[in-house]
Amino acid sequence: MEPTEATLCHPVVDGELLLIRKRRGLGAGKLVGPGGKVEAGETVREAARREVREEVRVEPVGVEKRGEFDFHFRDGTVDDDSMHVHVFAAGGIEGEPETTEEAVPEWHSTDAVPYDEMWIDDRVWLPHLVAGETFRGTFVLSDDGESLVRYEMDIGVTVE
Ligand SMILES: COc1nc(N)nc2c1ncn2[C@H]1C[C@H](O)[C@@H](COP(=O)(O)OP(=O)(O)OP(=O)(O)O)O1
Repeated sequence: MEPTEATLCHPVVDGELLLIRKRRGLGAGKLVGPGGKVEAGETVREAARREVREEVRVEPVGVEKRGEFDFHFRDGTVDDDSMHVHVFAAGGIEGEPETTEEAVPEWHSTDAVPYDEMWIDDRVWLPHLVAGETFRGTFVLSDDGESLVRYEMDIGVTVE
């Protein structure tokens, strides 16, 4: 089965990272980057921008693709829960983030990112996004998503 195509789009503005407290769906309760599944007929870049608009009602600007990840649960084989995630950074936003039924926006300093409230893989790769780097990799998490079973990641790759 093909993995689900999804996006993450992290606005980083003046040393502050715009995160969301997810209120529903995969990762509900966690602090995550805005993002979600790619819909039929849209590009991954369109999907990334749409998800930011839908989740916190702002328009991301200066959107740059930074990489791609495969996220797997269980044993690392492609399964129903696998996602292929296209990761973007945004250098700014237009508008003021608002709470929606999907998410509550939170700004956090890039020097004090609360990784213990996030997906366990974020502490591995998000520092590279903040540093302006590109990456590609695979993360395998335990069934409950709380432990990192293994990962591989290349930094400084060419992204489309
Ligand atoms: C397992 O590791 C993960 N780590 C990180 N950092 N992010 C992840 C991981 N697994 C999934 N994600 C992200 C990728 C997407 O941004 C979302 C998918 O969330 P969801 O399934 O809720 O997507 P939506 O399109 O918003 O869902 P609905 O509109 O159907 O509610 O999670």
